[in-house]
Amino acid sequence: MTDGQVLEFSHATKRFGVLTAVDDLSARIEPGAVTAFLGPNGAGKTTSLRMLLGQIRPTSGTATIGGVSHAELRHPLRTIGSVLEEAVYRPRRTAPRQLSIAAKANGIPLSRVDEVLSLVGLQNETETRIGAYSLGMRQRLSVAGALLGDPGALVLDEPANGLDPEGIRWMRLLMRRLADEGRTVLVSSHVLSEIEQIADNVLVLSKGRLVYADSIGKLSDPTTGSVVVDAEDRAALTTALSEAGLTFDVLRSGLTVHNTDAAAVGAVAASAGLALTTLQQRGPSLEEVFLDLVHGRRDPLTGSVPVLTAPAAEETPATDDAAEAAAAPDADAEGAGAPAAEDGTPSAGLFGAAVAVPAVAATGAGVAGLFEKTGPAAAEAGTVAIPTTRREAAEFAAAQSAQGEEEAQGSEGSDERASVAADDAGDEGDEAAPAGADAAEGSEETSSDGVAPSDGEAAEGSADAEQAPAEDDDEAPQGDEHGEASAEDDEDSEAASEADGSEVDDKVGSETAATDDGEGEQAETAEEQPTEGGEDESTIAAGIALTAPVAADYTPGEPQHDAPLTHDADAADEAEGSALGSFETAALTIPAEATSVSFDDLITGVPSAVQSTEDDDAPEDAEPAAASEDGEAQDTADETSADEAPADDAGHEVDDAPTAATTVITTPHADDEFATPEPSTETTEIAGIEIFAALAEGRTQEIQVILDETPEEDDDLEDVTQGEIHHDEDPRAAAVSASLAAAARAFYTDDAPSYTPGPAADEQPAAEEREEQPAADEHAPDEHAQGEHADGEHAPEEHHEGDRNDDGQHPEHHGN
Ligand SMILES: Nc1ncnc2c1ncn2[C@@H]1O[C@H](COP(=O)(O)OP(=O)(O)OP(=O)(O)O)[C@@H](O)[C@H]1O
Repeated sequence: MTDGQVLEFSHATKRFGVLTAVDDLSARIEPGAVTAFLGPNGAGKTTSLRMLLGQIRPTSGTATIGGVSHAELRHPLRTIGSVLEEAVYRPRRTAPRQLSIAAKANGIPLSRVDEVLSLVGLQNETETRIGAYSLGMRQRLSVAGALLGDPGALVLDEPANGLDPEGIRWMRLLMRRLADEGRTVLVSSHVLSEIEQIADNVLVLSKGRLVYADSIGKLSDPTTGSVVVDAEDRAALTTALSEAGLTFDVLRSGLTVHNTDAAAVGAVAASAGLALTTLQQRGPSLEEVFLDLVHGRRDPLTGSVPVLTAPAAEETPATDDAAEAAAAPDADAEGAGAPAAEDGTPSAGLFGAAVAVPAVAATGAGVAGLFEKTGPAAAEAGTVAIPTTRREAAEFAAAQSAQGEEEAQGSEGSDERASVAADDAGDEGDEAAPAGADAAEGSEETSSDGVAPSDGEAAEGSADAEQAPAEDDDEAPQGDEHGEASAEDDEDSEAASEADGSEVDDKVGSETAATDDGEGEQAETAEEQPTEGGEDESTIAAGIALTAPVAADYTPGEPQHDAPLTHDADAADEAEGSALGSFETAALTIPAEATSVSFDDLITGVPSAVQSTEDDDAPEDAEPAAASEDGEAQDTADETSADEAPADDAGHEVDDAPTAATTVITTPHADDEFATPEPSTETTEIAGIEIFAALAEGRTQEIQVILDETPEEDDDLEDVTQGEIHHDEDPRAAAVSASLAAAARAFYTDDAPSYTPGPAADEQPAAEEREEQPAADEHAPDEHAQGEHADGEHAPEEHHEGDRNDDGQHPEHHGN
């Protein structure tokens, strides 16, 4: 195990366009403890973790691991492991193979694979393909990937997701154990009851700002809680409590006295001569505290319910959202809600023995400035009103908040947020293009981070990051920047270079090194196209879902992990491996009237008249719909989720799809007097260019283009350990794809095609037959003679009929 690392945010700010997702976050997370990262949806937790893990760069400030940025780590996976969002896996792989690839890519001994599988309880699932794993099993696998390098720090984003109660308990114990071993454990979660049980320290984010950072014990300081008290003479007790100025609720089980402690209540009872039957101190639940914090009802420094000012609330709606709407000059940036106070000081953010609250506003304005109405100013104004009960305080604060929201309507809220999203999406695209230009400006960050010079993020490193343009080419080019990232299809070679450290050195190395070996160029590409390629590849190589690509239509507020990562990753593979990847996942139903469908439509997009019958997101690994005789395979494909291959009853993937390319046309038989009004279900298997001929003649009612790969060869660990990585793509499918495309091109273009569906030269139609064809090939008679299949395949007769362009001429044929 590497030493536990201090994780530190220092004034880390991240903006996505006009949205400030994380605002001046300063916190230090110590080893040997479990630190919980809490906050409501959209608070900025994941964004913070992504900054820490080098997936996105802070707009300003830093996020470091052991004092260095993630990009500077020589052995990232051996220093910090992470589970962020839902992992992306190739469903056909087994866990050992997945982990072995990651291990090889990171110079980690393969023996570690079995260790971590046992650690996460998957030692008996080594034969099961990941596609058949449950969500909880995949989550365990992600943890295994995070632990693969035996890192000194772990970052877990919602690790309890998908786990059953036993799994949650297991996760809790695991985190405890890892912290007790001296590792740094940072875990974000919504499951407050879980956090309450395992966390030593807590960070609470609200609207991008830190509102609490301290030990969990302090958070639930019993003196900020309540006391349950009862006496035989309850009436006398209530009188005594009221006279003492204490507030309480009367419950069936006794009285709950608020904002005090048992000693004070006991003293009141004693002075009234009452014998108590119950006296019990109750601290606030974490949930109560959490809600108070994120709604600004609790002073994050003292932990106490804040003093609120009723009149001032009307005059200066400076709490919560209202305050943000009223006070934020760049309201756009705070559209999602950042507090108004801007003292520029860092928030309290140090834990444990190293606690040192830096320069928090002495007025008690609080970590995030959420308590402007507390403190001396408010008191001097004589407007302080102490809520008599916690509930009152909460209700009052809620009323303030509601009032503020009313006032803020029109200038803030969901509509604006939506427009922010739209702007942001636009920014993402706009910003990507000038990446190189930005890089050319240079910056200190470029050198300090050791990032490839072509990185468009360089401009962000300028001292005055506040003024930096909204940068959203923020996705760090993982694939190129980080040594662990390697393209799936080049796993071995990448792993080899990783193992000898050369890649790592390049990563950390100078700009020159990166440029010389071409890394720089790749990094630039990745920067400009953050949704593609390298990042996902690195994700897969590391066995961890590192990031979700930012789609062009990304809408802030929508969980980013909803992005079809599997699809994107696989699509990237497709793009690499086949120019016609789109065919391989498409099953199209083309209505009869869609005779004008063009080749381009078919290749590059689905025309409006064409309805997709299959999930467009279906990845390469999902079995394409198979129009088998009984039609069952189509159903299977429909039922199969985008990232899951068909599975048998035992949950194992089934390789029962057709093994050859199949093209099926259903013809309506409109001229048949016996034809029923319903289209015939009779199918005819045709191939190649015939499908396009049928389209042109309007006799096609339904076309399914189905290409499939043969069942993958065994894809197991043995192959990996022997250094043999099977190519996931069946060359036959690719070849058929290419043939189809060539045939289509031949049909739809006047230019000479490159595909020759005709028979071999010695089996060509007689010369006289060719000559009978009007004006056919008048300028390329010889080419017929050359036009032969490599395999000597006969061209079907139908081909000659259909293989005409609009002028009634045969397109030219070229031999391959
Ligand atoms: N790549 C991005 N582009 C634009 N906006 C983003 C991006 N990533 C996150 N955001 C926005 O930043 C804000 C913080 O999001 P983040 O995912 O960090 O919150 P979170 O606290 O992790 O939320 P949750 O608990 O729901 O996961 C949200 O408003 C979100 O919409």
